[in-house]
Amino acid sequence: MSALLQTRGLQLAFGGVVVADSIDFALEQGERLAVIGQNGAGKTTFINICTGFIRPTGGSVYFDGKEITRMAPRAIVQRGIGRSFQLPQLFLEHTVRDCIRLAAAGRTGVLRMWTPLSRVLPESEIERILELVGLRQRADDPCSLLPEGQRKLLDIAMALVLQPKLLIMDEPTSGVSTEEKHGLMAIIMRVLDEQKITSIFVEHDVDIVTRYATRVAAWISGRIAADGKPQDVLGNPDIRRNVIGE
Ligand SMILES: Nc1ncnc2c1ncn2[C@@H]1O[C@H](COP(=O)(O)OP(=O)(O)OP(=O)(O)O)[C@@H](O)[C@H]1O
Repeated sequence: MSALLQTRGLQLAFGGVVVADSIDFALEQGERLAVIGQNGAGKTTFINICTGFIRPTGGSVYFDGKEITRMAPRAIVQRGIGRSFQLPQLFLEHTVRDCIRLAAAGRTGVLRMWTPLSRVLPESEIERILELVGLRQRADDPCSLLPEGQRKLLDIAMALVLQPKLLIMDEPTSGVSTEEKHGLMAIIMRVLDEQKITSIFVEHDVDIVTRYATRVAAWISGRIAADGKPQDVLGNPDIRRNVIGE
């Protein structure tokens, strides 16, 4: 079977600091990959390259059998890669419902000055997406009122509007209390299982990685230093010392 997402020889440096160092990587359909690494290791840069936010100086990215290396973020979203952000990208002055509409408008490019926002996505579809992530009761609240965990869920719901095959989440539990993290991840993983969406998530919390990942890739200085089963990568003494910081 060919990989869902594949990179070959990705290369990028910022001001002489190498942040992607010949990254060869492949993700199969159905995997739940946790990406771990110290601050500045290049995890978000890797996501940004795969989603078209940054162009690498060398190498290629393939998704679902097609090269996407130099495509714009919107074109990549339309091919089936959704993403959520470390800081949720919400329209804070709008309601939860309108955020879903605005996400659909932005990702499809259908919104024109003369298109009412209410026509962008059928109401039933908005309700379905909000129900999936447990935010239906908050549909008409301004999203500025949501606590951080629900903001993370809304950001993910916004990524679901185009029914992605792959969802890449940058630190879905950051800013959320330790007690709430597992509840949040349980909701996210249930949705991804139900919708049959393959996932990559960047995560610093080893408990969360152990509980929810089927595979772990550890980044050090723009390289994948270890990649495999969670127990193997998390049990590797080099990774425990240099990535987990023990
Ligand atoms: N647009 C940019 N211009 C210059 N340097 C950048 C840019 N984006 C990231 N960097 C630098 O590249 C390095 C890798 O950043 P990146 O955000 O990919 O790390 P990370 O592993 O995601 O870290 P964190 O866990 O802190 O989010 C860091 O030193 C960062 O300061």
